[in-house]
Amino acid sequence: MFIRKTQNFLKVYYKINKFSSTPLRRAEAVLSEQSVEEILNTDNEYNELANEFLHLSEKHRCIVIQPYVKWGPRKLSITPHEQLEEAIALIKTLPSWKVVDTVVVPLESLEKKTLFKSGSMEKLTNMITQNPEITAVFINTSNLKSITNSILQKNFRIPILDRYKIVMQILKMHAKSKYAKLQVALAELYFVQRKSQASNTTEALKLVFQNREQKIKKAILDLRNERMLLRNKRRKLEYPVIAVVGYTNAGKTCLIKALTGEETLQPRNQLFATLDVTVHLGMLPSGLEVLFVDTVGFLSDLPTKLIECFVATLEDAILADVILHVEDLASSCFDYKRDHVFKTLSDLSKETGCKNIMDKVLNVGNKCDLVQEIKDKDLLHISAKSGIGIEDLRFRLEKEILKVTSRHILTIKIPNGGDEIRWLYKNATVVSENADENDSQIMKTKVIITDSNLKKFKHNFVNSK
Ligand SMILES: Nc1nc2c(ncn2[C@@H]2O[C@H](COP(=O)(O)OP(=O)(O)OP(=O)(O)O)[C@@H](O)[C@H]2O)c(=O)[nH]1
Ligand SMILES: [Mg+2]
Repeated sequence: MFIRKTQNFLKVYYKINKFSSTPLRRAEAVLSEQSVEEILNTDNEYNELANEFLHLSEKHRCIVIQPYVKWGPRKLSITPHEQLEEAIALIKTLPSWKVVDTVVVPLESLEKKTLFKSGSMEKLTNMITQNPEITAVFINTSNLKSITNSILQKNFRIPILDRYKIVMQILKMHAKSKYAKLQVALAELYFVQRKSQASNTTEALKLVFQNREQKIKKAILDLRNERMLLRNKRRKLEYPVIAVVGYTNAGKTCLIKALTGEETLQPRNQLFATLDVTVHLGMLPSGLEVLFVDTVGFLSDLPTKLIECFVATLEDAILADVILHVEDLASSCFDYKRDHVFKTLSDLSKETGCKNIMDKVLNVGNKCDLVQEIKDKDLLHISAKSGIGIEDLRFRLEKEILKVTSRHILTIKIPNGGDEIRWLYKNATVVSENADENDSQIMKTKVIITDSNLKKFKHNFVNSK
């Protein structure tokens, strides 16, 4: 039985590789790695400007300032210290960047031109200018206004960075595929465009922006068509699909590795480690093969333009049969991250018109090896790293998949070596075959079969007799 399962697995694996390599090879013919590099790197004027606004080629020792609005609608359900923790994690994701100091500053609103009140500004200026260790200021807010940026830079006399700039750096560093590189380049272009509008863009520069946007969008569209092709082929294979989603660093990649045993997957203690949607073949307890889709992690408080670029990568998740939402039990802002993921999913649901997204979600609490108490008794606690709860999860997933894809697990009695078994191997998952105790010519065959194929089987072999 084990050998049969392995053979089956290899057969499926071969099929998937065959399907995934065909469109990719074609995509390369349409848009090679080299042409993407050309699109991204030939505009010298643009690249210089991007460097000036984003400080991309530098490495910094930062002071992290966490602005904190005490009252009013901007008040968040996450504490400023928890936000600060996330900001530090963002900086640590950049190689050779360091956090040398941190400070939480209460504000009345984020709208004030100078951001800080004069008292706070004076204290911060002293703190920063008197410490030669500090080479940049990271203000952990989504997107600073240009005027605020100039005022702060004049006071602190070193580069000012916000969440947009830092996330942009991380995305650029982690983008490996052509698709991810182009999406990141588009997000960067919108940022540079907006910043230069504030300092009066020349007509010539407007043309540079326009050309670049057109080139990138065209290339994205080409690659998107190829991905669509791949997705349709996958659907034709009728594999159930499980999309793994969650806040960045929750352990999505690690969990897929635990569920599939795929060695090439590399979980990393970094934010936005995964920037490409990748597909991995796995097997559920009864031998049912499924595809796991690894997705880009979510992060709160990002400007819409940056989010838009990555929504496209979540299309696979929306179409999946089950959405496995991985939550980090050890995170101090568990509820905040959960709310953010739910909100993003339900927004996606509205935008795409896929009404039943939330019904497909199965929540799972990861990193239970790091916590003492049970957070939510209805939540399955697992540890992708140590393997706790992984078997239970595989059973839960199988139950869900069988339900939503109208599949059945059945044991049928069929003649030994007849047309029936050949048909079943082609159209269902054969889990096991055992000779009947009373008649060695009859095989008791355990299969996983879809509703529609069961009807076809009955039509071909039962009703026709
Ligand atoms: N202690 C512990 N660490 C874990 C567990 N699961 C994942 N990790 C660690 O958490 C970090 C993030 O894991 P990933 O699998 O890369 O997380 P991700 O959700 O894919 O992250 P992004 O791709 O950045 O969105 C890695 O350092 C993992 O080793 C777990 O169950 N226990
Ligand atoms: Mg990942």
